Amino acid sequence: MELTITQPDDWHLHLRDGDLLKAVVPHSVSLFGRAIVMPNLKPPITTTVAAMAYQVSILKALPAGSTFTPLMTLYLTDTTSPTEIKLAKKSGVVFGVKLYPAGATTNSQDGVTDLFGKCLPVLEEMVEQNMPLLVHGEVTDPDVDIFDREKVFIETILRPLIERLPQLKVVMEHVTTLDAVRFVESCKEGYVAATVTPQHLLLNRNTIFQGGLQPHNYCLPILKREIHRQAIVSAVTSGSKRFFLGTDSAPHERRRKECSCGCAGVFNAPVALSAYAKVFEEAGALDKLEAFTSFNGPDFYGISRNNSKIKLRKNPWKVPNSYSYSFGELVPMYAGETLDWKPSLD
Ligand SMILES: NC(=O)N[C@@H](CC(=O)O)C(=O)O
Ligand SMILES: [Zn+2]
Ligand SMILES: [Zn+2]
Repeated sequence: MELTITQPDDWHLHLRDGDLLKAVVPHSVSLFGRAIVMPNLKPPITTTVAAMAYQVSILKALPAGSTFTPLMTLYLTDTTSPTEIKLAKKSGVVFGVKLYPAGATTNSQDGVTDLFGKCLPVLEEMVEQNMPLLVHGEVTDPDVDIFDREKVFIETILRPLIERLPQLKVVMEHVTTLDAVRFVESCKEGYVAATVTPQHLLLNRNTIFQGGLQPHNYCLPILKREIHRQAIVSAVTSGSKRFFLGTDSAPHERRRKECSCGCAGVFNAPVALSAYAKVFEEAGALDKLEAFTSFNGPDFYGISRNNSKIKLRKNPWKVPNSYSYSFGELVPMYAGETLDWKPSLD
């Protein structure tokens, strides 16, 4: 069996920097046309100038002949200014501003401590400039159970934010719950949308503990119960325009995952398209795959869809156990397992 689809984009990607950037870039740029590149480096990308420099380093790391376009983002802090948003828009390089509640996830220490108290003027300028807010939607209160942090974020932050600024474009990144699906579906189409990762579509929280602790299945937001996984599968395979592909591929060197205080993040770039095809096939919805991978994202961001095509063939392939690079190894999602769908450019 063979499918031809418009070239997809990845609307949530961690490319890192330095040697790790060089190691991971080929896995995304071989098949995706563009990607929204997350700004949670050390130090974070908080200015347009830094975003432009980061874009140059990504472009330098591309394989010869690659036409991949990195779409850059700014990391919102308590002190981001409205002027910075104007600069970001004018640059033509920055496509979103990322909200990390301080302490919510990897490299979020410099994130926002009080969105309504500190960031309203910036958010108002984002409405003015038609600049989307990309949200890691979890509260950080240690008293809130880790499995409830997305749901509580929706009720305490996101719903009030959208009531206050209904013209703000918001992408709820990496949604994981039935609550998030319902919330996104209840909002005005074209203003609130969501990205969905392969791991949240294919794995539930049992897989973090199956046969012993599985650090490579640890990501944030944490995997949820099966009912939540089923809800997001239904949402993406329904054909709704509000959901689109965002892998959240988040590489960490093997020793940083397999240790006593391991990092959160799943490195899924090498398997992402195979994994999404599996989801849609299992739901009997392969006819809806292309809109999710290639139409809904650019339509929401207001940029043109890609012109070229890629192919997905039923051609089982074995995922490598790991990928080596200068500083160590990266263990991909589905390491050592066989996937049915193999994507290629022709
Ligand atoms: N998803 C993750 O578990 N980790 C991401 C950060 C993020 O997207 O929250 C990372 O940068 O490692
Ligand atoms: Zn996140
Ligand atoms: Zn992420």
